[in-house]
Amino acid sequence: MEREAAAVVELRDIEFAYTKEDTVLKSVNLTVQQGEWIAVVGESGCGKSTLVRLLNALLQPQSGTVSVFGEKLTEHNAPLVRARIGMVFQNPDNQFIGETVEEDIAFGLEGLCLERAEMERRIEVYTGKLNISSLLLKHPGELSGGQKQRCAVAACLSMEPEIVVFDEATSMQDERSRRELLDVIRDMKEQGGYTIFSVTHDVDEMLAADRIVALQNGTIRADCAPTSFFENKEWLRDCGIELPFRLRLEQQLKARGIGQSEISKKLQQPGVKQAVEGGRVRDRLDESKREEKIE
Ligand SMILES: Nc1ncnc2c1ncn2[C@@H]1O[C@H](COP(=O)(O)OP(=O)(O)OP(=O)(O)O)[C@@H](O)[C@H]1O
Repeated sequence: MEREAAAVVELRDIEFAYTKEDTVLKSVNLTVQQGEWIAVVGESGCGKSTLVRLLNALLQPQSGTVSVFGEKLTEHNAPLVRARIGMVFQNPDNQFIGETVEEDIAFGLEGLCLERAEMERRIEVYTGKLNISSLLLKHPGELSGGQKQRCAVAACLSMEPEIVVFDEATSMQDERSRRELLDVIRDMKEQGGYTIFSVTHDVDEMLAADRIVALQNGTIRADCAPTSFFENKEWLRDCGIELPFRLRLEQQLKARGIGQSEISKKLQQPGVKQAVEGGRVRDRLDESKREEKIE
C-alpha cells in the first residue's frame, strides 16, 4: 500500500522537564514526513525516550506544540492518535497482558474490533515474520528477553499502526535476531510506507534508517542522512557514538584513493567479509564492556 508523503509529525519549540531543576528537552524542532525511518540517537540520558514519548502524549511538553497526522495533539484527540501509533519499549516485561503469547497479541487486536478470520490472519503473518510461531502457546514468563522483545514487536505490528516507535526494541537480541528484526523493519517500510522512529545505540539500525536525529543534552545536535552523520567526527564524539569497524575500514580504503565500487567489492571478498563480521562482534563486545563500566 503506497502512502502519499506528507508531514506526519511536527514538533515545534518543545521544552520538556520532569522536574523544575532539570530541563530535558530544549528548543526541539522536528518535522518528519510520512514513510520516513528516523533513528533517534545520542548518549544515555540525552532525552531520546522522552522525545518519542511526546508523540502519543504519554508525556506533555511544558511549552511548544506536538502535531501528529496534521493535528495538534491535545488530551481530547490523544486516544485516537494513540490508536494509530505503535510503541515497543526496551523492557518487554511491562507490555504483556495475556496468559500466552497468542492471547497477548489477540488482546490488542480485539480492541480494533476485527473479524475473527482477520485476527487469525494477522497473528499468523506477524508471528511468522518475527519467527515466533512456535512460541504462541507459551506463557510470556517462560520466554527469554530477546523472545519477549520479538513477541512485543509482533503484537505491535499486528495492530498495523501508521507510526511505529521502537525504543531500543532490538537491545536484547543476538546478532542474527537483530539483523532479522532489522529486515522486518525494512520490509515494513518498503511495503507499507510506515513511519518509523527507532531509538537506538545500534549502529546497524542507524545505518538502515533514512535520517539520524542526534540529541545532545536535550537539543538536536544533528539531523541528516546516516552517511553524513558517520562522516562527522565531532558529531560522533559529542553524541558518544563510535564509528563501526566496517566504516572505519571503508574510510581508510577511501583515504588510500580506492573508489566506492572497488571498496564494496573488496568488502564482499571472503577474507575481508569475515574480518568485517569479526570487527562487528568486537564492536559489540566493546559496547557491552562500556555498559558494564557504566553500571
Ligand atoms: N520519570 C522520570 N522522572 C525524572 N527524570 C526522568 C524520568 N525519566 C527520565 N528522566 C531523566 O530525563 C533524562 C532523559 O531521559 P531519557 O530516558 O529520555 O534519556 P535517553 O536518551 O532515552 O537515555 P537512554 O539511552 O539511557 O535510554 C535523564 O536525565 C533521565 O534521568
